[in-house]
Amino acid sequence: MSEPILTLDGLEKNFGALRVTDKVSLDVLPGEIHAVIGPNGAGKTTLIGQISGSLRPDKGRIVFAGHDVTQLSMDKRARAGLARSFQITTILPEFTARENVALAIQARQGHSFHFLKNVSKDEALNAEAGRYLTDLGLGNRADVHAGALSHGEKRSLEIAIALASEPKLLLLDEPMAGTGREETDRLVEILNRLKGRYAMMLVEHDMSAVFALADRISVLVYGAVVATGTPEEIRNDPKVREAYLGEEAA
Ligand SMILES: Nc1ncnc2c1ncn2[C@@H]1O[C@H](COP(=O)(O)OP(=O)(O)OP(=O)(O)O)[C@@H](O)[C@H]1O
Repeated sequence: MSEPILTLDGLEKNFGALRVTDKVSLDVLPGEIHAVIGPNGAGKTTLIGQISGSLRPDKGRIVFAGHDVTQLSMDKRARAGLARSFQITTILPEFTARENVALAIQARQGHSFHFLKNVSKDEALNAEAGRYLTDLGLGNRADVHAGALSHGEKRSLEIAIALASEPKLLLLDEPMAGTGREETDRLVEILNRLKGRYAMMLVEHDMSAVFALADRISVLVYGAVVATGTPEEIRNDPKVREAYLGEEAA
């Protein structure tokens, strides 16, 4: 079996007396979509914060691409190839979808924003940006201002921007939140097509999306992982049904 791209080893985080992350150990393999699910308040956002580096764990280790990154800043983790898809905040609405992705490619290449005015003239850059947009189903929306895209299209653009940094791992923090059924189905289809090319950790409330996408699912309850397994194993796990899915089915 190949080495995991991400390993969480005994992570703990407390807010005062509240244990929000309770000895969490799990890994993400190259090319795998590993979903983290759990009831409201189970600690998913806090866990994502610790992985991306916005929060420090009290205990435990985070190993990313073979290096201990537990004490590294968010910026350093991002440069090491850890991309977090923030909820739309990365998009510049006055720029076209293509320009948004082109800027991310430039950032990866080490250029800063003062090259902005050259973006529209660089054909190779535009072509590369176009490929990311096509991958995300936005090929025919490349020249639309990002601010004029639908909510679901913005979500897709945000993922295209994240992928343009060529990450080793993409953290997807509720990509389906606020999208309608049709847009969710479209995003699921797109992410399914990307499957195998990128390692992804997916935190998502939409269970049909999670079960359609994930290779493995970890279930958090009160900050602790109560089960990790294939969608089939998770669906049939009595602990999970009791703690979480059973509740929804009821
Ligand atoms: N900065 C903080 N200070 C104190 N308590 C916090 C803080 N951030 C989160 N919590 C608490 O930690 C627990 C876990 O919160 P978290 O947002 O990680 O859960 P979640 O699984 O992402 O929830 P949801 O599904 O509703 O987004 C909750 O009880 C929350 O109130």
